[in-house]
Amino acid sequence: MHHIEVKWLDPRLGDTIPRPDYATEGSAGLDLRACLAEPLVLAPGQTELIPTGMALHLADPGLAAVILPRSGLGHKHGIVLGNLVGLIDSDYQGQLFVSVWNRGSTPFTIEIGERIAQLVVVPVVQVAFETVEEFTPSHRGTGGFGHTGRS
Ligand SMILES: O=c1ccn([C@H]2C[C@H](O)[C@@H](COP(=O)(O)OP(=O)(O)OP(=O)(O)O)O2)c(=O)[nH]1
Repeated sequence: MHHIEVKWLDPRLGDTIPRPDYATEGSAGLDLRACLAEPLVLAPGQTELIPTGMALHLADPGLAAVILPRSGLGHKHGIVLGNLVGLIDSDYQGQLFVSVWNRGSTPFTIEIGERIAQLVVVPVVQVAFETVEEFTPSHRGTGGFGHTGRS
């Protein structure tokens, strides 16, 4: 288990709004909560940046976090992310925000403290480019986009 520095910027987190936590032992993501002053009605097509009330510092360049939609909200209500996926850099120390997009056809109300997205911490490998004229041959070579047959 990695230990990561976190700041609870909104005093309601841990009081009236639960702090993000893994729902089960096997959960990959922590549900992020909408730290809104009042419920927000998202019209069809509307995108809004929602504060999560928390900041974290991953610190290790071998880590990043991704913000992903919640399956149920996306599938049933059309509530997904305006940036499709949010990427949190290991040196980012500001508040986490979730860009929420109503891609559905009906208004959707985001309640105070509602779980709007999930945060997954992932390993990252940083690379150094080594310029070459020719690659070491590989089995695939330059074939892509269906090159191996219809999928
Ligand atoms: O959904 C998101 C995506 C990003 N961030 C924060 C953390 C991330 O480290 C920072 C910058 O994100 P990104 O590099 O994707 O944004 P950018 O548009 O490229 O801006 P910048 O020039 O600040 O890098 O914004 C969020 O809070 N939520």
